[in-house]
Amino acid sequence: MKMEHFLKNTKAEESHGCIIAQETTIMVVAHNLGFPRIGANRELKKAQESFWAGTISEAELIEVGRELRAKHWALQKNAGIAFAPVGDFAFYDHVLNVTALVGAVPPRHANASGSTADLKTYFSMARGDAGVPAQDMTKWFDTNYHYIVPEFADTTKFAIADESLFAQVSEALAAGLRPKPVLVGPFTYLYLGKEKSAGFARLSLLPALLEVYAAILDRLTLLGVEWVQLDEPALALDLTADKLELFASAYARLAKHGPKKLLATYFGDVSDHAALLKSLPVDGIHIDVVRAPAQLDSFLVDLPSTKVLSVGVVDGRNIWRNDIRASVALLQKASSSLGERLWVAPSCSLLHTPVDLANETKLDAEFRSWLAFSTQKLAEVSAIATALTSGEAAVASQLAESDAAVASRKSSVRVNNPEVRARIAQLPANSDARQSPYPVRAKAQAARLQLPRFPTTTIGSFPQTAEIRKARADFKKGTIPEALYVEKMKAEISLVVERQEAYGIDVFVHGEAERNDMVEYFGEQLAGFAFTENGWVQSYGSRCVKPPVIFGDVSRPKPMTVDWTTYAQSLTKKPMKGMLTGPVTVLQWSFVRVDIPRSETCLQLAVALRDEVADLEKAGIAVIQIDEPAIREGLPLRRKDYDAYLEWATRCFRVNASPVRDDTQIHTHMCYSEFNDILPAIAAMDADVITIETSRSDMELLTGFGTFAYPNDIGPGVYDIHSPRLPNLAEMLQLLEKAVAVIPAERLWVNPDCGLKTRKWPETENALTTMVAAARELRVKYPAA
Ligand SMILES: CN1c2c(nc(N)[nH]c2=O)NC[C@@H]1CNc1ccc(C(=O)N[C@@H](CCC(=O)N[C@@H](CCC(=O)N[C@@H](CCC(=O)O)C(=O)O)C(=O)O)C(=O)O)cc1
Ligand SMILES: N[C@@H](CCS)C(=O)O
Ligand SMILES: [Zn+2]
Repeated sequence: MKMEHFLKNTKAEESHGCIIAQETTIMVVAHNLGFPRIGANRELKKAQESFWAGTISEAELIEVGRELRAKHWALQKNAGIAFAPVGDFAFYDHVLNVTALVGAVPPRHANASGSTADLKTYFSMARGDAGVPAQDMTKWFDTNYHYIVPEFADTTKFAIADESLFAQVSEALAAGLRPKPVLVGPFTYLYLGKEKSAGFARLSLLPALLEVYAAILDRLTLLGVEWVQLDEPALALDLTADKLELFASAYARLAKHGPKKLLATYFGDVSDHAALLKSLPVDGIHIDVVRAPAQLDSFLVDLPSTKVLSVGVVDGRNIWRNDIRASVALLQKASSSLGERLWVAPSCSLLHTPVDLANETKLDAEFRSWLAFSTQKLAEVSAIATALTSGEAAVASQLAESDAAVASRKSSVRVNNPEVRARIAQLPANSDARQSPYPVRAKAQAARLQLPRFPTTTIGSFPQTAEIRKARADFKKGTIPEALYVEKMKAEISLVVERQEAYGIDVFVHGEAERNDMVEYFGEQLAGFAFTENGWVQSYGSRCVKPPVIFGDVSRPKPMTVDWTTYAQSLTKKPMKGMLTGPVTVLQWSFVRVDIPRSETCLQLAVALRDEVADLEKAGIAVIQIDEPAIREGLPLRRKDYDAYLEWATRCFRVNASPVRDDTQIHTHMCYSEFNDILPAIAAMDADVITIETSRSDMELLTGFGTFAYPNDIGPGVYDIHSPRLPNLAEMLQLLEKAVAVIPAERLWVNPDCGLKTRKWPETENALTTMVAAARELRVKYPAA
């Protein structure tokens, strides 16, 4: 240990003229904002789905939850993490947990007792139940995690309605741990909700909500909790002065209640609010210095001596190993000035990274050395805190490993591909434009495709049955040969084609049976990508994804979808849509390299996918869909950054989509998001047809498309594929009438909200038959001129 550092981090006492150093009296704290709840082997997913299927009891599900919490707390304690986060566990979603806790249950889900403690009410809010629609689900900021949107009305009343949080605090205390409850803060909770009654602003409910938060905090004090973490990521968004005032008033109201409060911000730069945050009656502030490193100084200056500063220096959104030497250097000044008031943490909850790298058995040693999953990130946080407390020598081996990984990644020949760089540099200037404008293309496509008015189509995937998944798992394990796997997938494609013929669909899809996931499937076939065996991350409820890792320059070694698509086309005379995932979505749903700008990686993806589009056209495919559901999610959190992002994102889409003739029809598809604030950019993508999710919002989302006069064809979803609930003909017709009111009939398509992969066949059959019937009625009511 360097003497200089040692003295800086110890309290020196003078005794009889000698300086006696008392080691470890000043310790930088290592803590965590939240741990993934799914379990290293997706135990939670399996238990949830078994419970919903009726094969395990509620008690068994609850027991799985208890075991996971105990395991995750022990893991964090053993890694040297100071507190046990409580409240990061959820049987569906942590925002829904707050809804249950504060009793904000929409009347349609309320039970007689008014309590939300029962899982039936909880899951009814999340998934709908017996004809009662679920609450909306939307993206958690710019992540691929979806939360259940709280619903507020002028009649909403709050009261503590669920004991789970308190019970879990007791659970942690009984295990000898120091629980730190983690709750979405009151401002963010209201901000992320939606209004269900007219002429009312949800933030007007803040005073009433704060009464309940105050009561919750008091209960936590009574239980002996030292610290509570209140997450306010909404601070990373654009907030007007009156909103900030409300935010400040909320914390003033809570000042006298509860344990010490750590106010956690993440996902962006909150330095504009530094003075405000430092003045609040809270005991600590967490900032994300992975996303916004420059904000550290704003918080170090004049931080009141009563407050701790928690610095999120380990990336909670990506899987790259931390450069521990750089992190320690970044925090050295903070450590010297704050001592034990400095807390080290991941940038945000670890919800967004896989559980444990130890579960990967197939990664080569070099690549593996570049990675850290949640479990490894805890060790990194701990090592950084130890280095700051006791000097770098105390973590010599972790430092050496981290140094070696940083050096190996920088110099690896696997990362840079000169051919890819040259192709991008030579991309012709017109590669981002179709040959003719939409009206000309529309005529050419109408002549080629001969579609009826209100053409029906689906979004791509058909039910991914247990048999399909088993076949893929067997093929991956090597227990069935490739030929048999291909045969099984072809049989599935042929079944899907047959059924679409029977339903009377106009533009067919092959069903995506061969795809494990719409992004991972392409990642597995593109160069520059790596993929994991078990790197699961929760997307919503029990649904998980395994984001591929983009570590180097991206290229396409060979066609990826052409064989499956042409096989499907060979089975029918109806047009078969080629089905691709677009560059922005592949980027957004992968773990992305950080050594070059995201826009550059996106363009590499666009060029690789462009070649696939050209090959599909060459193979005779007349309609190609390029899914971009994540284009809205990738939007920066601050408006000032929108234009730059939308400029490169839409260009990448056009580069992908534009190598084709006028009579080849390009579709795109978007879901899960509010699109109205990016309509000009959606129009700039210049897809011939866009299919979008609208049914959950009762076509509300479509109004913007009408007002903006979106110029090309639109297919607003009429079937909410996220819910087991089936809409009847009258409901579909009502939705379509709303669409006809804002979009000219000749430009309307009829389709579900999104792919059908999560649905079962009987529901699919019922919904699509009804959908075709609805389109046929409209054709009669609004015949072509
Ligand atoms: C459209 N959405 C997507 C998002 N992100 C993506 N990357 N992909 C998306 O499609 N974001 C927004 C939305 C909503 N999100 C989702 C996310 C996930 C699902 C979903 O259905 N996930 C499946 C897992 C899909 C998958 O990768 N399957 C693999 C592995 C299957 C598996 O679990 N195998 C078993 C063995 C099976 C056996 O032997 O029988 C195992 O490994 O243990 C595959 O099919 O090969 C999920 O189940 O969570 C939907 C919407
Ligand atoms: N083609 C994909 C889009 C999902 S957003 C599917 O149908 O599943
Ligand atoms: Zn979708």
